[in-house]
Amino acid sequence: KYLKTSESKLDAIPTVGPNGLFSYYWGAFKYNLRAHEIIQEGYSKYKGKAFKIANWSGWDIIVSGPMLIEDMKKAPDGHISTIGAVSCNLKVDRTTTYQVAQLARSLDAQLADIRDEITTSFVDVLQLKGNEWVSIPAMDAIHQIICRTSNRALVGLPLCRDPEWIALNLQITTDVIKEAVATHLLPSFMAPYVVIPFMTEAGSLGRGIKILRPIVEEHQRCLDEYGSGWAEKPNNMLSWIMDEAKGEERSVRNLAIRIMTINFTANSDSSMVFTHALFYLAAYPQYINQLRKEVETVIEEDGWSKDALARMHKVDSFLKETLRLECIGFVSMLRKAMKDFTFSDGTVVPAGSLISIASFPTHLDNEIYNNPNAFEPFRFAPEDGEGINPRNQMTSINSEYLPFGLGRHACPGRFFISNVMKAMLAHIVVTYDTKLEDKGVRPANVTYGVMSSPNPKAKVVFRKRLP
Ligand code: HEM
Repeated sequence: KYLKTSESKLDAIPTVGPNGLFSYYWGAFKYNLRAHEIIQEGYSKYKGKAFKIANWSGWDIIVSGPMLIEDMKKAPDGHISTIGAVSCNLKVDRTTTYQVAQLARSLDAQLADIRDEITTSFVDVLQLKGNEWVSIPAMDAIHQIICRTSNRALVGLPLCRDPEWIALNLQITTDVIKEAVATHLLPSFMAPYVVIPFMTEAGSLGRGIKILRPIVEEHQRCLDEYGSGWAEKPNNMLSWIMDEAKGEERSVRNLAIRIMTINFTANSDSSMVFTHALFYLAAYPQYINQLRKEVETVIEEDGWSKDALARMHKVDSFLKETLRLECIGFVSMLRKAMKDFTFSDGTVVPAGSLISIASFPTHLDNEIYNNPNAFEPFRFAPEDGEGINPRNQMTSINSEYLPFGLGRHACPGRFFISNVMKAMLAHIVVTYDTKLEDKGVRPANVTYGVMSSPNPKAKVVFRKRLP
């Protein structure tokens, strides 16, 4: 009876693609090969409403438009929940979210360290000699630089430069992506045979515990001896977590899980987004002089400070435009209905369904953005000074700009990472010349189901900028 009721509620939601008993699986197969096209078709036909697409584990319900997005934003967690949004193996809880938000609040104090890590990691990773052009696998290089830089804020020196710690955290990102690809591309009954739990004591978690143990034990010894305010106390996330940890939360195992989970959330999307930005920078050399001019003027007046980064409107806009055009997923705000959920237009989504919003088609909607398919890097920083409006900044989200989600689960790391990415782009434009290896053509993205990544093999050619 329950199945019948939920089926009839689903029947009321229009379908994009096949709907029959057997054609359903053909639809799921096609969806995982051509998710972007199929979601776009649904958006064009049912903009502002809900539609459904066959997927391996059931129907994917996709909504769009300010009203339905607002409903999702306002719905309590007990009603539609964020389950599995990160990974089956890594879960983000409220404490993690709170600690991530603290990163941005401490940015002023940490900015000199972050800038130091950016400059040293570019030197170490690019390995340029003299003024030679050198071809660099972009995504690998950016992943390493972002991982080192975020770890400077998460665990500080010397661990953020420890090759074993960095390799471990890079590996976790790859493991989660493999897991996500397997879960998206395979029917759900096959996924458990392919997805290998990596956060075990015999696997990555064990390695993390081994590396963190001496640091945690020494920190705990100082906390016990001097209390929470000793003079040399490190100012990084591990230290803040240990200040507040109680009972079992103080175990090395628990701390390792927390720091490694934050590492994954901090590094995965950011590396992909910044690699996209680098591809744009190399593919559109006509914009580099305007970026250089802005960075050089601001740095001359303010030095490398948080205020200086706030004044880099063109740099901000360049990254915001990258995020508009290069969503990591074609949909965002993935949720599971814990009980039947009724949208304001009367659409009822039965309990157990997966719901998300059509973020990518929204970003390409010509009723929202002029010339939406074009990369216009200064779209959000017009010459008339409009760019100074905080609502134009990349961290400012609304139902038309969704790369960080919306509502209580919107990305809490965006305030931190926007500054890191701005400092990285500013550093690149004043320090290097860049170009694309392959006749200047921007490398095509690689897609897996509803996810999209910059081409992981493509190279960008760097040389030290001539004085
Ligand atoms: C450009 C880089 C990033 C992008 C595009 C991004 C995007 C997102 C998106 C789309 C969500 C889900 C929002 C939702 O479901 O409503 C999310 C959640 C989250 N992100 Fe980010 N993120 C980025 C960087 C970061 C960084 C650097 C951190 C940590 C330092 C971080 C920490 C988190 C956490 C903890 C959540 C879960 C929030 C919750 O469930 O309440 N993210 N992010």
